[in-house]
Amino acid sequence: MHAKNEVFFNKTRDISIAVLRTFTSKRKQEHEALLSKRTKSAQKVSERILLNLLWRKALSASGLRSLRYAREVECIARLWLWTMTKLPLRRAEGTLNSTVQLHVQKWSPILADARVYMLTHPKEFDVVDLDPYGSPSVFLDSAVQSVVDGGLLMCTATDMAVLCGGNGEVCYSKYGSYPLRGKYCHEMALRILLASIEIWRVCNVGQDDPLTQDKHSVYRLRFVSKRKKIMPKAVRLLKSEHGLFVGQKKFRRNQGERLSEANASDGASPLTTLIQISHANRYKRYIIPVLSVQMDFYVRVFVRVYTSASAMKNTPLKLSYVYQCTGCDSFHLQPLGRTLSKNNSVRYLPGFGPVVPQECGDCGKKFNMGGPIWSAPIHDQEWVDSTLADVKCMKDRYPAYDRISAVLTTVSEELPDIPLFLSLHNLCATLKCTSPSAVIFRSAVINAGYRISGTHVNPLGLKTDAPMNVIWDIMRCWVKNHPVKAQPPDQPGSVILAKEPVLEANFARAVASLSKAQAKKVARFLPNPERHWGPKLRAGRQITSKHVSLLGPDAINGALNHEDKEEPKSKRQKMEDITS
Ligand SMILES: C[S@@+](CC[C@H](N)C(=O)[O-])C[C@H]1O[C@@H](n2cnc3c(N)ncnc32)[C@H](O)[C@@H]1O
Ligand SMILES: [Zn+2]
Repeated sequence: MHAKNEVFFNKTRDISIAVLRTFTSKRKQEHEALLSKRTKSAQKVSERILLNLLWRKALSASGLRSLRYAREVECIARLWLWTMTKLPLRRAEGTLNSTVQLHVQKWSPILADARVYMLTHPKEFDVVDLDPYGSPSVFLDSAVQSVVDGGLLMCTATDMAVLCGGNGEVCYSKYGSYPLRGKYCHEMALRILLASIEIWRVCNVGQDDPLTQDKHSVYRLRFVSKRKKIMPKAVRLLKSEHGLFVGQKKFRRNQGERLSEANASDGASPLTTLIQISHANRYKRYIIPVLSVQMDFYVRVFVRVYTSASAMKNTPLKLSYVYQCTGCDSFHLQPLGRTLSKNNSVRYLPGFGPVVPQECGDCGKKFNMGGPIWSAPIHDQEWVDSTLADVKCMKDRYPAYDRISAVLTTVSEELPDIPLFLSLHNLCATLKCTSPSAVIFRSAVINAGYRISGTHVNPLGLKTDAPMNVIWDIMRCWVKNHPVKAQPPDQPGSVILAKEPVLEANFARAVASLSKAQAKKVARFLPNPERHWGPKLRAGRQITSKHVSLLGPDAINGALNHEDKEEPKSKRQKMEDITS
Protein backbone atom coordinates (compact mmCIF):
# COMPACT_ATOMS: atom_id res chain seq x y z
CA MET A 1 0.00 0.00 0.00
CA HIS A 2 2.85 2.34 0.71
CA ALA A 3 4.32 1.80 -2.73
CA LYS A 4 2.00 4.23 -4.48
CA ASN A 5 1.13 6.07 -1.27
CA GLU A 6 -2.55 5.48 -1.87
CA VAL A 7 -3.72 4.36 1.51
CA PHE A 8 -2.69 4.74 5.10
CA PHE A 9 -4.52 1.99 6.93
CA ASN A 10 -4.70 3.17 10.50
CA LYS A 11 -6.05 0.29 12.55
CA THR A 12 -6.75 2.49 15.55
CA ARG A 13 -9.74 3.77 13.56
CA ASP A 14 -11.41 0.72 15.04
CA ILE A 15 -12.32 2.98 17.92
CA SER A 16 -14.54 5.07 15.62
CA ILE A 17 -16.29 1.96 14.36
CA ALA A 18 -16.88 0.88 17.97
CA VAL A 19 -18.25 4.28 19.03
CA LEU A 20 -20.47 4.45 15.96
CA ARG A 21 -21.90 1.05 16.82
CA THR A 22 -22.62 2.24 20.36
CA PHE A 23 -24.25 5.36 18.95
CA THR A 24 -26.59 3.46 16.64
CA SER A 25 -27.74 1.16 19.41
CA LYS A 26 -28.16 4.00 21.94
CA ARG A 27 -30.08 6.10 19.44
CA LYS A 28 -32.39 3.20 18.79
CA GLN A 29 -32.99 2.73 22.52
CA GLU A 30 -33.65 6.46 22.97
CA HIS A 31 -36.20 6.50 20.16
CA GLU A 32 -37.88 3.42 21.55
CA ALA A 33 -38.04 5.01 25.01
CA LEU A 34 -39.50 8.16 23.50
CA LEU A 35 -42.08 6.19 21.56
CA SER A 36 -43.17 4.21 24.58
CA LYS A 37 -43.99 7.48 26.35
CA ARG A 38 -46.46 8.53 23.70
CA THR A 39 -50.15 7.61 23.67
CA LYS A 40 -51.10 4.84 21.32
CA SER A 41 -52.77 7.03 18.73
CA ALA A 42 -49.95 9.55 18.64
CA GLN A 43 -47.50 6.69 18.56
CA LYS A 44 -48.48 5.59 15.09
CA VAL A 45 -47.71 8.98 13.61
CA SER A 46 -44.48 9.57 15.46
CA GLU A 47 -43.23 6.08 14.89
CA ARG A 48 -43.04 6.72 11.19
CA ILE A 49 -41.19 9.98 11.63
CA LEU A 50 -38.78 8.78 14.28
CA LEU A 51 -37.91 5.54 12.63
CA ASN A 52 -37.31 7.42 9.45
CA LEU A 53 -34.98 9.68 11.38
CA LEU A 54 -33.21 6.81 12.98
CA TRP A 55 -32.50 4.98 9.79
CA ARG A 56 -31.60 8.07 7.84
CA LYS A 57 -28.10 7.82 9.26
CA ALA A 58 -25.96 10.25 7.41
CA LEU A 59 -22.50 10.78 7.60
CA SER A 60 -19.74 12.86 6.32
CA ALA A 61 -16.23 11.46 6.02
CA SER A 62 -13.81 10.51 3.32
CA GLY A 63 -11.76 7.73 1.84
CA LEU A 64 -10.95 4.60 3.71
CA ARG A 65 -12.72 5.47 6.91
CA SER A 66 -16.05 5.92 5.15
CA LEU A 67 -15.52 2.65 3.32
CA ARG A 68 -15.06 0.95 6.68
CA TYR A 69 -18.25 2.55 8.02
CA ALA A 70 -20.13 1.44 4.93
CA ARG A 71 -18.90 -2.11 5.26
CA GLU A 72 -18.79 -2.60 9.00
CA VAL A 73 -21.49 -0.58 10.74
CA GLU A 74 -24.98 -1.90 10.39
CA CYS A 75 -28.03 0.35 9.94
CA ILE A 76 -26.42 3.29 8.21
CA ALA A 77 -28.93 4.18 5.53
CA ARG A 78 -27.01 6.86 3.73
CA LEU A 79 -23.42 7.97 3.81
CA TRP A 80 -21.81 10.99 2.17
CA LEU A 81 -18.13 11.05 1.50
CA TRP A 82 -16.69 14.54 1.14
CA THR A 83 -13.29 15.25 -0.21
CA MET A 84 -11.36 17.93 -2.04
CA THR A 85 -9.04 15.42 -3.73
CA LYS A 86 -9.88 12.92 -6.44
CA LEU A 87 -8.08 9.94 -5.01
CA PRO A 88 -10.67 8.95 -2.37
CA LEU A 89 -13.35 9.38 -5.02
CA ARG A 90 -11.60 7.03 -7.41
CA ARG A 91 -11.25 4.55 -4.58
CA ALA A 92 -14.93 4.92 -3.70
CA GLU A 93 -16.01 4.44 -7.30
CA GLY A 94 -13.83 1.35 -7.47
CA THR A 95 -15.55 -0.02 -4.41
CA LEU A 96 -19.02 0.78 -5.69
CA ASN A 97 -18.25 -1.11 -8.91
CA SER A 98 -16.72 -4.05 -7.07
CA THR A 99 -18.41 -6.92 -5.35
CA VAL A 100 -17.54 -5.71 -1.87
CA GLN A 101 -20.63 -6.02 0.25
CA LEU A 102 -21.76 -2.80 1.88
CA HIS A 103 -24.33 -2.39 4.65
CA VAL A 104 -25.10 1.14 3.64
CA GLN A 105 -28.08 1.62 1.33
CA LYS A 106 -26.69 4.66 -0.46
CA TRP A 107 -23.15 5.94 -0.55
CA SER A 108 -22.47 9.28 -2.21
CA PRO A 109 -18.89 10.35 -2.88
CA ILE A 110 -18.80 14.13 -3.47
CA LEU A 111 -15.94 16.32 -4.65
CA ALA A 112 -16.83 19.65 -3.05
CA ASP A 113 -16.35 21.77 0.03
CA ALA A 114 -18.06 20.07 2.92
CA ARG A 115 -18.34 23.34 4.86
CA VAL A 116 -20.74 24.92 2.42
CA TYR A 117 -22.90 21.83 2.34
CA MET A 118 -22.97 21.48 6.12
CA LEU A 119 -23.82 25.15 6.63
CA THR A 120 -26.67 24.93 4.20
CA HIS A 121 -28.07 21.76 5.78
CA PRO A 122 -28.53 22.61 9.46
CA LYS A 123 -29.52 19.78 11.82
CA GLU A 124 -29.58 17.25 9.05
CA PHE A 125 -26.94 14.62 9.77
CA ASP A 126 -27.14 12.00 12.49
CA VAL A 127 -23.36 11.67 12.47
CA VAL A 128 -20.62 13.91 11.14
CA ASP A 129 -17.04 12.69 11.12
CA LEU A 130 -14.37 15.33 10.58
CA ASP A 131 -10.96 13.96 9.69
CA PRO A 132 -9.02 16.81 8.10
CA TYR A 133 -5.31 17.17 7.60
CA GLY A 134 -4.11 19.12 10.65
CA SER A 135 -6.60 21.35 12.39
CA PRO A 136 -10.37 20.89 12.18
CA SER A 137 -10.99 24.46 13.38
CA VAL A 138 -12.37 25.79 10.09
CA PHE A 139 -14.93 22.96 9.95
CA LEU A 140 -16.21 23.12 13.52
CA ASP A 141 -18.72 25.86 13.10
CA SER A 142 -20.48 24.31 10.14
CA ALA A 143 -20.21 20.76 11.46
CA VAL A 144 -21.79 21.56 14.83
CA GLN A 145 -24.79 23.08 13.12
CA SER A 146 -25.30 20.29 10.66
CA VAL A 147 -25.74 17.62 13.36
CA VAL A 148 -29.31 16.72 14.42
CA ASP A 149 -30.30 17.04 18.07
CA GLY A 150 -28.76 14.13 19.90
CA GLY A 151 -26.52 13.45 16.89
CA LEU A 152 -22.85 12.58 17.05
CA LEU A 153 -19.91 14.71 15.97
CA MET A 154 -16.58 12.91 15.69
CA CYS A 155 -13.55 15.09 15.18
CA THR A 156 -9.82 14.52 14.80
CA ALA A 157 -7.03 17.07 15.22
CA THR A 158 -3.50 16.17 14.19
CA ASP A 159 -1.97 19.62 14.71
CA MET A 160 -0.52 18.50 18.03
CA ALA A 161 2.38 20.97 17.93
CA VAL A 162 -0.16 23.80 17.88
CA LEU A 163 -2.51 22.29 20.48
CA CYS A 164 0.32 21.34 22.83
CA GLY A 165 1.89 24.74 23.14
CA GLY A 166 4.47 24.89 20.35
CA ASN A 167 2.84 28.05 19.02
CA GLY A 168 0.46 29.44 21.62
CA GLU A 169 -0.67 32.33 19.45
CA VAL A 170 -1.54 30.01 16.54
CA CYS A 171 -3.56 27.84 18.90
CA TYR A 172 -5.39 30.91 20.13
CA SER A 173 -6.23 32.02 16.61
CA LYS A 174 -7.50 28.58 15.64
CA TYR A 175 -9.17 27.39 18.82
CA GLY A 176 -9.59 30.50 21.00
CA SER A 177 -7.49 29.01 23.77
CA TYR A 178 -3.92 29.27 25.04
CA PRO A 179 -2.11 25.92 25.45
CA LEU A 180 0.41 25.22 28.21
CA ARG A 181 3.48 23.02 27.91
CA GLY A 182 2.88 20.80 30.93
CA LYS A 183 3.14 17.00 30.99
CA TYR A 184 -0.64 17.07 30.69
CA CYS A 185 -0.47 18.95 27.36
CA HIS A 186 -2.10 16.10 25.38
CA GLU A 187 -5.10 16.04 27.69
CA MET A 188 -5.15 19.82 27.54
CA ALA A 189 -5.23 19.49 23.72
CA LEU A 190 -8.38 17.37 24.03
CA ARG A 191 -9.94 19.91 26.37
CA ILE A 192 -9.03 22.85 24.12
CA LEU A 193 -10.69 21.11 21.19
CA LEU A 194 -13.83 20.40 23.25
CA ALA A 195 -14.00 24.00 24.53
CA SER A 196 -13.64 25.21 20.97
CA ILE A 197 -16.52 23.02 19.81
CA GLU A 198 -18.71 24.16 22.71
CA ILE A 199 -18.05 27.83 22.15
CA TRP A 200 -18.29 27.45 18.33
CA ARG A 201 -16.19 30.34 17.39
CA VAL A 202 -16.65 32.01 14.05
CA CYS A 203 -14.07 30.37 11.82
CA ASN A 204 -11.08 32.32 10.65
CA VAL A 205 -11.33 32.21 6.91
CA GLY A 206 -7.93 33.39 5.75
CA GLN A 207 -7.10 35.05 2.46
CA ASP A 208 -5.39 31.93 1.17
CA ASP A 209 -8.50 29.89 1.71
CA PRO A 210 -9.85 28.69 -1.64
CA LEU A 211 -13.34 29.72 -0.63
CA THR A 212 -12.51 33.38 -0.23
CA GLN A 213 -11.61 33.43 -3.89
CA ASP A 214 -14.65 31.46 -4.89
CA LYS A 215 -16.92 33.73 -6.89
CA HIS A 216 -19.74 31.23 -6.55
CA SER A 217 -20.07 31.60 -2.79
CA VAL A 218 -22.19 34.70 -3.30
CA TYR A 219 -24.70 32.63 -5.25
CA ARG A 220 -24.57 29.92 -2.64
CA LEU A 221 -25.64 32.54 -0.12
CA ARG A 222 -28.66 33.36 -2.18
CA PHE A 223 -29.44 29.68 -2.37
CA VAL A 224 -29.21 29.43 1.42
CA SER A 225 -31.63 32.24 1.97
CA LYS A 226 -34.19 30.75 -0.38
CA ARG A 227 -33.95 27.25 0.94
CA LYS A 228 -33.59 27.76 4.64
CA LYS A 229 -35.27 31.12 5.33
CA ILE A 230 -32.60 32.30 7.72
CA MET A 231 -33.14 35.87 6.56
CA PRO A 232 -34.65 37.70 9.56
CA LYS A 233 -31.99 36.41 11.93
CA ALA A 234 -29.26 37.25 9.46
CA VAL A 235 -30.52 40.79 9.12
CA ARG A 236 -30.78 41.25 12.89
CA LEU A 237 -27.29 39.93 13.34
CA LEU A 238 -25.77 42.08 10.63
CA LYS A 239 -27.44 45.14 12.13
CA SER A 240 -26.74 44.52 15.78
CA GLU A 241 -23.37 42.85 15.78
CA HIS A 242 -21.67 44.26 12.74
CA GLY A 243 -23.30 47.67 12.42
CA LEU A 244 -24.23 46.84 8.83
CA PHE A 245 -27.53 48.03 7.48
CA VAL A 246 -29.29 45.80 5.03
CA GLY A 247 -32.83 46.61 3.93
CA GLN A 248 -34.83 43.49 4.54
CA LYS A 249 -36.79 43.48 1.29
CA LYS A 250 -33.82 44.19 -0.92
CA PHE A 251 -31.80 41.78 1.08
CA ARG A 252 -34.33 39.08 0.49
CA ARG A 253 -34.47 39.72 -3.21
CA ASN A 254 -30.80 40.11 -3.74
CA GLN A 255 -29.09 38.72 -0.72
CA GLY A 256 -25.82 37.56 -2.23
CA GLU A 257 -24.85 40.86 -3.79
CA ARG A 258 -25.93 42.87 -0.78
CA LEU A 259 -23.82 40.74 1.46
CA SER A 260 -20.77 41.00 -0.71
CA GLU A 261 -21.25 44.78 -0.91
CA ALA A 262 -21.55 44.95 2.85
CA ASN A 263 -18.51 42.78 3.18
CA ALA A 264 -16.44 44.88 0.88
CA SER A 265 -16.49 47.63 3.49
CA ASP A 266 -16.15 45.15 6.35
CA GLY A 267 -13.17 43.39 4.79
CA ALA A 268 -14.75 39.98 5.25
CA SER A 269 -15.42 37.29 2.68
CA PRO A 270 -18.88 36.07 1.71
CA LEU A 271 -18.17 32.82 3.47
CA THR A 272 -17.24 34.62 6.68
CA THR A 273 -20.59 36.32 6.57
CA LEU A 274 -22.31 33.07 5.89
CA ILE A 275 -20.63 31.66 8.97
CA GLN A 276 -21.60 34.72 10.98
CA ILE A 277 -25.20 34.21 9.96
CA SER A 278 -25.07 30.69 11.18
CA HIS A 279 -23.40 31.90 14.35
CA ALA A 280 -26.71 33.53 15.19
CA ASN A 281 -28.61 30.38 14.34
CA ARG A 282 -26.56 28.09 16.39
CA TYR A 283 -26.97 29.60 19.84
CA LYS A 284 -28.81 27.35 22.25
CA ARG A 285 -26.73 24.35 21.25
CA TYR A 286 -24.41 22.50 23.59
CA ILE A 287 -22.29 19.33 23.58
CA ILE A 288 -21.86 16.28 25.78
CA PRO A 289 -18.56 14.46 25.21
CA VAL A 290 -18.93 10.68 25.15
CA LEU A 291 -15.30 9.75 24.52
CA SER A 292 -12.15 11.84 24.08
CA VAL A 293 -8.89 10.11 23.30
CA GLN A 294 -5.33 10.99 22.59
CA MET A 295 -3.69 8.24 20.57
CA ASP A 296 -0.41 8.12 18.71
CA PHE A 297 -0.10 11.46 16.94
CA TYR A 298 -3.60 12.90 17.15
CA VAL A 299 -6.53 13.70 19.40
CA ARG A 300 -10.05 12.55 18.63
CA VAL A 301 -13.28 13.57 20.33
CA PHE A 302 -16.77 12.09 20.09
CA VAL A 303 -19.49 14.47 21.26
CA ARG A 304 -23.26 14.51 21.12
CA VAL A 305 -24.86 17.80 20.12
CA TYR A 306 -28.13 19.08 21.64
CA THR A 307 -30.25 22.22 21.63
CA SER A 308 -31.53 23.84 24.82
CA ALA A 309 -31.67 27.49 25.86
CA SER A 310 -31.49 26.66 29.56
CA ALA A 311 -28.65 24.14 29.27
CA MET A 312 -26.67 26.74 27.30
CA LYS A 313 -26.39 28.79 30.48
CA ASN A 314 -24.20 26.07 31.95
CA THR A 315 -21.47 26.57 29.33
CA PRO A 316 -19.30 28.90 31.51
CA LEU A 317 -19.50 26.33 34.32
CA LYS A 318 -17.83 23.79 32.05
CA LEU A 319 -14.88 25.99 31.12
CA SER A 320 -11.80 27.00 33.12
CA TYR A 321 -8.53 28.82 32.76
CA VAL A 322 -5.44 26.99 34.01
CA TYR A 323 -2.72 28.58 36.13
CA GLN A 324 0.52 26.68 35.71
CA CYS A 325 3.42 27.52 38.03
CA THR A 326 6.65 28.28 36.16
CA GLY A 327 8.74 26.93 39.05
CA CYS A 328 7.11 23.70 40.26
CA ASP A 329 4.53 21.21 38.95
CA SER A 330 1.54 22.95 40.63
CA PHE A 331 -1.49 23.87 38.53
CA HIS A 332 -4.84 25.35 39.52
CA LEU A 333 -8.14 25.71 37.66
CA GLN A 334 -10.05 28.97 37.44
CA PRO A 335 -13.69 28.31 36.43
CA LEU A 336 -15.26 30.92 34.16
CA GLY A 337 -18.66 30.82 35.84
CA ARG A 338 -20.46 29.73 38.99
CA THR A 339 -24.06 29.34 40.15
CA LEU A 340 -25.87 30.62 43.21
CA SER A 341 -28.95 28.73 44.36
CA LYS A 342 -31.60 30.61 46.32
CA ASN A 343 -35.21 29.62 47.04
CA ASN A 344 -35.42 27.05 44.27
CA SER A 345 -33.94 29.42 41.72
CA VAL A 346 -30.45 29.37 40.26
CA ARG A 347 -28.44 32.44 39.32
CA TYR A 348 -25.55 32.28 36.89
CA LEU A 349 -22.59 34.44 37.89
CA PRO A 350 -18.98 34.98 36.84
CA GLY A 351 -16.48 32.79 38.66
CA PHE A 352 -14.68 34.08 41.76
CA GLY A 353 -11.06 34.87 41.12
CA PRO A 354 -8.20 34.81 41.05
CA VAL A 355 -7.85 31.34 42.53
CA VAL A 356 -4.10 31.83 42.98
CA PRO A 357 -1.96 34.65 44.40
CA GLN A 358 0.57 36.49 42.19
CA GLU A 359 3.29 34.09 43.33
CA CYS A 360 3.00 30.34 43.78
CA GLY A 361 2.14 29.45 47.40
CA ASP A 362 4.37 26.38 47.10
CA CYS A 363 7.58 27.64 45.43
CA GLY A 364 7.21 31.41 45.08
CA LYS A 365 7.46 31.59 41.27
CA LYS A 366 4.97 33.22 38.86
CA PHE A 367 2.12 31.52 36.97
CA ASN A 368 1.44 31.16 33.26
CA MET A 369 -2.25 31.24 32.40
CA GLY A 370 -3.67 28.93 29.73
CA GLY A 371 -7.12 28.08 28.44
CA PRO A 372 -10.00 28.33 28.55
CA ILE A 373 -10.28 24.57 28.47
CA TRP A 374 -13.23 22.19 28.80
CA SER A 375 -13.05 21.30 32.51
CA ALA A 376 -16.22 19.14 32.69
CA PRO A 377 -15.94 15.35 32.11
CA ILE A 378 -14.47 14.41 28.73
CA HIS A 379 -16.05 10.95 28.62
CA ASP A 380 -19.45 9.50 29.43
CA GLN A 381 -18.50 6.52 31.60
CA GLU A 382 -21.60 4.56 30.66
CA TRP A 383 -20.82 5.00 26.96
CA VAL A 384 -17.24 3.96 27.49
CA ASP A 385 -18.32 0.85 29.40
CA SER A 386 -20.85 -0.19 26.79
CA THR A 387 -18.41 0.47 23.93
CA LEU A 388 -15.79 -1.63 25.70
CA ALA A 389 -18.29 -4.41 26.36
CA ASP A 390 -19.34 -4.32 22.71
CA VAL A 391 -15.73 -4.44 21.52
CA LYS A 392 -15.05 -7.45 23.75
CA CYS A 393 -18.11 -9.23 22.32
CA MET A 394 -16.99 -8.68 18.73
CA LYS A 395 -13.27 -9.17 19.22
CA ASP A 396 -12.80 -10.68 15.75
CA ARG A 397 -14.19 -7.64 14.01
CA TYR A 398 -11.56 -5.29 15.37
CA PRO A 399 -8.08 -5.68 13.82
CA ALA A 400 -6.67 -3.41 16.53
CA TYR A 401 -8.53 -5.16 19.34
CA ASP A 402 -5.60 -5.21 21.80
CA ARG A 403 -4.89 -1.58 21.29
CA ILE A 404 -8.40 -0.18 21.52
CA SER A 405 -9.45 -2.41 24.41
CA ALA A 406 -6.35 -1.19 26.31
CA VAL A 407 -7.22 2.45 25.63
CA LEU A 408 -10.90 2.00 26.53
CA THR A 409 -9.98 0.11 29.73
CA THR A 410 -7.65 2.90 30.85
CA VAL A 411 -10.24 5.53 29.92
CA SER A 412 -12.89 3.67 31.93
CA GLU A 413 -10.68 3.91 35.02
CA GLU A 414 -9.91 7.64 34.78
CA LEU A 415 -11.41 9.85 37.48
CA PRO A 416 -14.11 11.49 35.35
CA ASP A 417 -14.34 14.77 37.26
CA ILE A 418 -10.62 15.61 37.50
CA PRO A 419 -9.21 17.70 34.66
CA LEU A 420 -5.51 17.25 33.78
CA PHE A 421 -2.99 15.30 35.86
CA LEU A 422 0.25 15.36 37.78
CA SER A 423 3.44 13.70 36.74
CA LEU A 424 5.24 11.89 39.54
CA HIS A 425 8.48 12.23 37.59
CA ASN A 426 8.07 16.00 37.38
CA LEU A 427 7.32 16.29 41.11
CA CYS A 428 10.53 14.40 41.83
CA ALA A 429 12.49 16.42 39.25
CA THR A 430 11.42 19.62 41.03
CA LEU A 431 12.61 18.28 44.40
CA LYS A 432 15.62 16.46 42.86
CA CYS A 433 14.65 13.33 44.82
CA THR A 434 14.30 9.65 43.96
CA SER A 435 10.80 8.69 42.90
CA PRO A 436 8.43 6.65 45.07
CA SER A 437 6.75 3.87 43.08
CA ALA A 438 3.35 4.79 41.66
CA VAL A 439 1.71 2.33 44.09
CA ILE A 440 3.36 3.96 47.13
CA PHE A 441 2.44 7.44 45.98
CA ARG A 442 -1.13 6.39 45.17
CA SER A 443 -1.38 4.79 48.62
CA ALA A 444 -0.27 7.98 50.39
CA VAL A 445 -2.91 9.99 48.50
CA ILE A 446 -5.65 7.45 49.27
CA ASN A 447 -4.58 7.22 52.94
CA ALA A 448 -4.83 11.03 53.16
CA GLY A 449 -8.51 10.70 52.15
CA TYR A 450 -8.35 11.60 48.45
CA ARG A 451 -9.02 9.80 45.16
CA ILE A 452 -6.39 9.01 42.53
CA SER A 453 -6.35 7.31 39.11
CA GLY A 454 -4.21 6.93 36.02
CA THR A 455 -4.86 8.54 32.64
CA HIS A 456 -4.94 7.03 29.16
CA VAL A 457 -2.83 9.94 27.92
CA ASN A 458 0.34 9.17 29.85
CA PRO A 459 1.43 5.98 31.63
CA LEU A 460 3.09 8.09 34.36
CA GLY A 461 0.27 10.60 34.80
CA LEU A 462 -1.86 10.65 37.96
CA LYS A 463 -5.27 12.31 38.34
CA THR A 464 -6.22 13.26 41.85
CA ASP A 465 -8.58 15.52 43.77
CA ALA A 466 -5.88 16.11 46.42
CA PRO A 467 -4.93 19.81 46.49
CA MET A 468 -1.35 20.77 45.63
CA ASN A 469 -0.41 21.51 49.27
CA VAL A 470 -1.35 17.91 50.19
CA ILE A 471 0.69 16.56 47.26
CA TRP A 472 3.75 18.56 48.32
CA ASP A 473 3.28 17.47 51.96
CA ILE A 474 3.34 13.84 50.81
CA MET A 475 6.52 14.53 48.86
CA ARG A 476 8.09 16.37 51.83
CA CYS A 477 7.43 13.29 53.98
CA TRP A 478 8.94 11.07 51.27
CA VAL A 479 12.08 13.22 51.13
CA LYS A 480 12.44 13.01 54.95
CA ASN A 481 12.99 9.26 54.47
CA HIS A 482 14.89 9.64 51.17
CA PRO A 483 17.06 12.74 51.68
CA VAL A 484 18.25 14.87 48.77
CA LYS A 485 21.53 16.71 48.20
CA ALA A 486 21.44 20.38 49.26
CA GLN A 487 20.38 22.69 46.39
CA PRO A 488 20.68 26.51 46.05
CA PRO A 489 18.04 28.08 48.34
CA ASP A 490 16.21 29.96 45.56
CA GLN A 491 15.43 26.76 43.63
CA PRO A 492 11.68 25.87 43.63
CA GLY A 493 12.51 22.48 45.20
CA SER A 494 14.48 24.09 48.03
CA VAL A 495 11.63 26.55 48.76
CA ILE A 496 9.12 23.68 48.90
CA LEU A 497 11.32 21.52 51.13
CA ALA A 498 12.09 24.43 53.47
CA LYS A 499 8.51 24.21 54.77
CA GLU A 500 7.50 21.58 57.33
CA PRO A 501 4.69 19.26 56.20
CA VAL A 502 1.31 19.82 57.87
CA LEU A 503 0.10 16.36 56.95
CA GLU A 504 1.89 13.22 58.04
CA ALA A 505 1.87 10.97 54.99
CA ASN A 506 1.04 7.31 55.41
CA PHE A 507 2.79 5.23 52.73
CA ALA A 508 1.28 1.90 53.83
CA ARG A 509 -0.04 0.13 50.77
CA ALA A 510 -3.72 0.98 50.24
CA VAL A 511 -6.11 -1.60 48.83
CA ALA A 512 -7.18 0.61 45.89
CA SER A 513 -3.64 1.66 44.99
CA LEU A 514 -3.59 -0.63 41.94
CA SER A 515 -6.00 0.12 39.12
CA LYS A 516 -8.45 -2.65 38.25
CA ALA A 517 -6.60 -3.24 34.99
CA GLN A 518 -3.28 -3.48 36.81
CA ALA A 519 -4.77 -5.84 39.40
CA LYS A 520 -6.12 -8.07 36.62
CA LYS A 521 -2.89 -7.65 34.66
CA VAL A 522 -4.78 -6.25 31.66
CA ALA A 523 -2.47 -4.30 29.34
CA ARG A 524 -3.20 -0.58 29.43
CA PHE A 525 -0.46 0.91 27.23
CA LEU A 526 0.80 -0.93 24.20
CA PRO A 527 3.83 -0.16 22.04
CA ASN A 528 3.24 1.35 18.61
CA PRO A 529 1.68 -1.16 16.20
CA GLU A 530 4.55 -0.91 13.72
CA ARG A 531 7.92 0.74 13.20
CA HIS A 532 7.90 4.27 11.80
CA TRP A 533 4.45 4.82 13.27
CA GLY A 534 3.20 8.36 12.84
CA PRO A 535 1.47 10.76 10.44
CA LYS A 536 2.12 9.77 6.86
CA LEU A 537 2.32 11.73 3.63
CA ARG A 538 -0.86 13.03 2.10
CA ALA A 539 -2.37 10.39 -0.12
CA GLY A 540 -1.21 10.70 -3.70
CA ARG A 541 1.93 12.71 -2.90
CA GLN A 542 5.06 11.22 -4.40
CA ILE A 543 7.37 9.34 -2.04
CA THR A 544 11.03 10.32 -2.33
CA SER A 545 14.19 9.36 -0.45
CA LYS A 546 13.81 12.38 1.84
CA HIS A 547 10.78 10.69 3.48
CA VAL A 548 12.92 7.89 4.94
CA SER A 549 12.56 9.04 8.57
CA LEU A 550 8.78 9.18 8.16
CA LEU A 551 8.14 5.88 6.40
CA GLY A 552 11.23 3.77 6.98
CA PRO A 553 13.76 2.38 4.44
CA ASP A 554 11.60 -0.58 3.31
CA ALA A 555 8.71 1.61 2.23
CA ILE A 556 11.05 4.04 0.51
CA ASN A 557 12.83 1.27 -1.43
CA GLY A 558 9.49 -0.27 -2.36
CA ALA A 559 8.19 3.04 -3.63
CA LEU A 560 11.32 3.93 -5.57
CA ASN A 561 11.55 0.48 -7.21
CA HIS A 562 7.89 0.70 -8.05
CA GLU A 563 8.48 4.07 -9.64
CA ASP A 564 11.26 2.70 -11.83
CA LYS A 565 8.91 0.13 -13.23
CA GLU A 566 6.03 2.53 -13.84
CA GLU A 567 5.34 3.70 -17.34
CA PRO A 568 6.00 7.37 -17.98
CA LYS A 569 2.89 9.43 -17.34
CA SER A 570 1.02 11.12 -20.13
CA LYS A 571 0.66 14.88 -20.09
CA ARG A 572 -3.00 14.50 -19.22
CA GLN A 573 -2.28 12.19 -16.28
CA LYS A 574 0.23 14.70 -14.96
CA MET A 575 -2.34 17.45 -15.20
CA GLU A 576 -4.86 15.30 -13.34
CA ASP A 577 -2.34 14.72 -10.56
CA ILE A 578 -1.75 18.41 -10.24
CA THR A 579 -5.43 19.33 -10.17
CA SER A 580 -6.22 16.58 -7.68
C1 LIG B 1 -6.87 13.15 6.40
S1 LIG B 1 -7.77 13.02 4.94
C2 LIG B 1 -9.15 12.07 5.40
C3 LIG B 1 -8.84 10.63 5.44
C4 LIG B 1 -10.07 9.77 5.54
N1 LIG B 1 -10.71 9.89 6.83
C5 LIG B 1 -9.74 8.31 5.25
O1 LIG B 1 -10.02 7.47 6.08
O2 LIG B 1 -9.24 8.03 4.17
C6 LIG B 1 -8.48 14.63 4.74
C7 LIG B 1 -9.49 14.73 3.62
O3 LIG B 1 -10.21 15.94 3.80
C8 LIG B 1 -10.51 16.48 2.52
N2 LIG B 1 -10.86 17.91 2.69
C9 LIG B 1 -10.05 18.93 3.08
N3 LIG B 1 -10.75 20.08 3.10
C10 LIG B 1 -12.03 19.77 2.73
C11 LIG B 1 -13.23 20.51 2.56
N4 LIG B 1 -13.24 21.82 2.79
N5 LIG B 1 -14.34 19.86 2.16
C12 LIG B 1 -14.31 18.53 1.92
N6 LIG B 1 -13.22 17.76 2.08
C13 LIG B 1 -12.10 18.37 2.47
C14 LIG B 1 -9.25 16.24 1.74
O4 LIG B 1 -9.53 16.28 0.35
C15 LIG B 1 -8.88 14.83 2.22
O5 LIG B 1 -9.51 13.88 1.38
ZN1 LIG C 1 5.24 26.68 42.23
